[in-house]
Amino acid sequence: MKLQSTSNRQLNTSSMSPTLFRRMLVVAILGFSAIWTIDASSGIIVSFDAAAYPICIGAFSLVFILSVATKINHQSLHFFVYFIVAGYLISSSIWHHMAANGLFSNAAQWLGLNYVIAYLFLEVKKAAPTTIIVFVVTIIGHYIAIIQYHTMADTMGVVLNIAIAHLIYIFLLWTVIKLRVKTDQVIERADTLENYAYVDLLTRVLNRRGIEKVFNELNLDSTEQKKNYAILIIDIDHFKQVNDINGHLAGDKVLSSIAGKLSRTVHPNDVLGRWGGEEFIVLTLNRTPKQVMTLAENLRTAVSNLVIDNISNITVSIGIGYSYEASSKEAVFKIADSHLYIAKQSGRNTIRTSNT
Ligand SMILES: Nc1nc2c(ncn2[C@@H]2O[C@H](COP(=O)(O)OP(=O)(O)OP(=O)(O)O)[C@@H](O)[C@H]2O)c(=O)[nH]1
Repeated sequence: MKLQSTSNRQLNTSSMSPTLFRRMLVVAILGFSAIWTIDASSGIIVSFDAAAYPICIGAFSLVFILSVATKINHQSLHFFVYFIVAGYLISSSIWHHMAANGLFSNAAQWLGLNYVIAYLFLEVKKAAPTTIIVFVVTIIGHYIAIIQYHTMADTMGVVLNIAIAHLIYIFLLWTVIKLRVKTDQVIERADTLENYAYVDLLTRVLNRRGIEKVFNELNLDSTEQKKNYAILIIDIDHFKQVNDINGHLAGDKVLSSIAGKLSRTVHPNDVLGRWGGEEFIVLTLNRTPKQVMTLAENLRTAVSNLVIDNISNITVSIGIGYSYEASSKEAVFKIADSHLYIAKQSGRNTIRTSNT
């Protein structure tokens, strides 16, 4: 089990979850349907929108179904939706700027959405070049549409107005995204440093603080929902001798090798940590006493088979406490500790519980 961490927070990617993406699709479908209904019922709908609205609604619905029913990559779906929205907004604005369809319409005011949606739906790395392409297409498209029926001065007036507004949009959004990426990096670094504080540097398993943190997070003493767990205290036998005979550095190597062996033997959901010195802890959840004994036996055997730089006969003693034996994790821990003491007294390289 790992400490809760945000280190897998992805930088430079759109952070939109599939659920949020689908919600936004529903908003888009409802929004387009509402505008379509209003335009159609009030009789102001133009031929362009009469064709475009159902196409967009159909495309959003298709993406929604694909998002729910298939394992298709969401980034591709984001791109597709963006293509629909940007394509609609640009072509609608260009169409409205053609002389026959009414000059200087308000369709251009929606074009800013193209940049906002790009940064919302796409990875930052893809959003930046996409907004540049969209900007160029917007400017050239409007220029070509307007220059056909109007003077160069009029055309430039409209086109430059759009260009300046859009450049401001792009600049502001880019600044916001840069700040967000910077904040993500700072949080990521803080997470990494915090996790270091919970990991034992020699053995790479949780240290005492880490074990306590995970124990607290698991809320083992919850009265609402009684937890079923066992605590195993694992203590290396005669470790002082290992140090005395082979040196402290060899002792360190034995410690880290044992930790490696233990972590490969426990279940991924078990909590393993170094309580201190030559003592390790395993917390295992939702196992029967028989399964706990099997785990303890596997741990004991795995260590006894280790040979580290010609050092053999490495053994551990294990004491076990069960959650059903006491009402708090501290009391369960004490029971495990007393069983460890008995295991040591019984000659070491053995396991003790209330039943053994
Ligand atoms: N190399 C090394 N030794 C350590 C470390 N932490 C604790 N020790 C040693 O672990 C040894 C523990 O010795 P004791 O508490 O007497 O226990 P033991 O010799 O294992 O004997 P039993 O537990 O009774 O079987 C001491 O010699 C400590 O110096 C460490 O990080 N590295």
